[in-house]
Amino acid sequence: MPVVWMLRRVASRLLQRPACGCQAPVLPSRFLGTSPQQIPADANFHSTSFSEADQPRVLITGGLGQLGVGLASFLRKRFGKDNVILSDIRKPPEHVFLSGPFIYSDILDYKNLREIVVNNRVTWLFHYSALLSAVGEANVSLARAVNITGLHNVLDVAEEHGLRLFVPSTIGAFGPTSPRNPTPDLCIQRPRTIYGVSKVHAELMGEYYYYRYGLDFRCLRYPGIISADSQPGGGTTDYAVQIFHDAVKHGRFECNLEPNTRLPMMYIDDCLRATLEVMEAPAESLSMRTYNVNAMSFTPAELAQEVLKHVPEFQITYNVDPVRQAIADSWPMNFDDSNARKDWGWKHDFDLPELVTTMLNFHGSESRVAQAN
Ligand SMILES: NC(=O)C1=CN([C@@H]2O[C@H](COP(=O)(O)OP(=O)(O)OC[C@H]3O[C@@H](n4cnc5c(N)ncnc54)[C@H](O)[C@@H]3O)[C@@H](O)[C@H]2O)C=CC1
Ligand SMILES: CC(=O)[C@H](N)C(=O)O
Repeated sequence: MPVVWMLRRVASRLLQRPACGCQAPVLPSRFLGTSPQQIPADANFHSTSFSEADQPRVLITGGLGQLGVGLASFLRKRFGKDNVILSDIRKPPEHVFLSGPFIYSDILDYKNLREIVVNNRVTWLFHYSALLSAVGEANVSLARAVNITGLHNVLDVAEEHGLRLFVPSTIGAFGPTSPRNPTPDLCIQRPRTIYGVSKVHAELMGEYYYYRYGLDFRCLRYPGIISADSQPGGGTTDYAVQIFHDAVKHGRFECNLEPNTRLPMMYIDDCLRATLEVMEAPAESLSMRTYNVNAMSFTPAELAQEVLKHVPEFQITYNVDPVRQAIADSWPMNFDDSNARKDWGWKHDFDLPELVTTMLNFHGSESRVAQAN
């Protein structure tokens, strides 16, 4: 067989079936000229398919925040410890470092991100790096860089290497002119925080890459997430995490939002399960690429009332932070997630009483352990 012919055959095979075995060749968007390849909206989009022996290779960016460590542990149970790489720009605590692969990754460093994806044969990316609502307002230029420039890097790397990409959005992607009770998936989105603006940008860019280049982009708008064993990173809903800690430790809590501020919330186990479920949903079941997900809505007063049932001496006082209050007053009060429930079967497990019991049990047992030591 002539060598040239053989080489041509190999080359054409490689072009038809990239190493990940998952995607029709599409010229990387970074290198597209003025008339790039158009992909019709109803095209058969590449999704990374995998068998038992061929699990997705996962990278989590910004993984040392409130949600990333829990996500890594959840995904490792499903896909195997070594198939899930946690990354961040911070140094991991020892128990996290020892629990599975960890790597330094600054999402503002495009080459570094690409190198990690290539060297580790990553196929799924969960993009968690962000500055949240309150810290974003305190440092707008950094929030703009991390939340917007960082997202551009992630989108390009994901598109170039045929990754399935999850980017979380938030109730903060809505604003004072959105319907607030309830807030549907599709409505006016004019947020007034840099966080919200960057998340609307992420939703739109992700969907644009999906329609334009076939990027398998999936996005959930999370409500405020409540976790027991990780600290929130500077958001407006943080009070709903801190209250449990303070109730158990001190029997009292000073809240930085007004007592009647109603916001959508979710326990972390539901959040992580929703994230995996939407990532595993067959592409044809997704009528949209960005979904609201919700579990419950409550005010600080209602949460305090529920805590009181377990901690009879509990007292709540209010010292309102005007920045956080203004943000909360512009966010949804109730979140309509009927499309997620209809399309891919979303169903939450934790409502308010179950959340409070779970959180207090966790902190109660933690403090008993601390006292015993
Ligand atoms: N926690 C919540 O209640 C909600 C979170 N979300 C979203 O979920 C994602 C994760 O949230 P959290 O874990 O709560 O955030 P977090 O603020 O706790 O953690 C964010 C992480 O990003 C990292 N980071 C910052 N700059 C970076 C950079 N240049 N390169 C790489 N990493 C960088 C930080 O070191 C930090 O560990 C975020 O995108 C957030 O917007 C959405 C709605 C609610
Ligand atoms: C709801 C969120 O996105 C976050 N927890 C914040 O309060 O900024």
